[in-house]
Amino acid sequence: MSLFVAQDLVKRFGGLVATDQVSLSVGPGEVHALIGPNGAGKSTLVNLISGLLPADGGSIMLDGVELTTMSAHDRVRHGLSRCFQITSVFRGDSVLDNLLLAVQAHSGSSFRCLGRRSAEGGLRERAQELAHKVGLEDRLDRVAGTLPHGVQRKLDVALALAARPKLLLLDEPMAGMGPEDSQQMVELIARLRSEAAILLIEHDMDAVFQLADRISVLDYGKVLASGDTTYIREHPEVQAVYLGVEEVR
Ligand SMILES: Nc1ncnc2c1ncn2[C@@H]1O[C@H](COP(=O)(O)OP(=O)(O)OP(=O)(O)O)[C@@H](O)[C@H]1O
Repeated sequence: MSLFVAQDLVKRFGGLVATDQVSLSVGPGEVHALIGPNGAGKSTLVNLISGLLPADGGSIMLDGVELTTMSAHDRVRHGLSRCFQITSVFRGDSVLDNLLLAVQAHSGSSFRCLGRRSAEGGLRERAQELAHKVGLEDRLDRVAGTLPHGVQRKLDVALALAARPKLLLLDEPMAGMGPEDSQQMVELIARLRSEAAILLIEHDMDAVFQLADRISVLDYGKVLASGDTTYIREHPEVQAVYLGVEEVR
């Protein structure tokens, strides 16, 4: 059974069909990667899924709930979190304060029945737990904006986890990273799969082929192919699309 199902999604910009009847599913604990050359429609699709753009057709379901016409904010409440290519970290605040803000924003009524002290303790404990998940427990007091780019991306992931997502949308998490940071991010994402299903949009093919259970290839707004890594690697049309663009290894 799929946790997440997007069915026949359509998005038009004037005469251009940027998303053309795209269907896509993600199972529990699965990493589904979305790849495609520049302009294939990946960002548009992610914006449709996260609710930043309204769809012109199709439907989006998460864990039996229809999200298609919900606001981006309500989609987060229903279990869909997104990490942005452009980091959502408050650069002037400490790592801990960033995490506390995110935890508080998503805590709902969880801490409301507790006294002020216990509530603060609960929020702090959850913030520390999130820092631990992404390996930032030793940097809680650091000002976020002074941390290296790769570390800020980890904080970005922790902020998305604060919402306790069922599906985590990772939009180019390796963008701008060197090989060492990329490898650390691959290891982090591999650990996160026990926590949430993941839809991964990424240009780094090494990372995609290490992490993905399934890959869908977009081209001109359509799904050109969808299957496991071996199927995609050997798919002649996928090879043709990537020939001279990037090597599918
Ligand atoms: N707001 C918009 N208005 C008009 N056309 C748009 C808009 N956003 C995207 N497009 C067009 O839709 C198509 C898909 O763009 P999109 O950014 O989704 O592709 P992409 O696969 O994410 O590309 P990249 O890998 O370069 O980010 C492109 O032809 C793009 O020019």
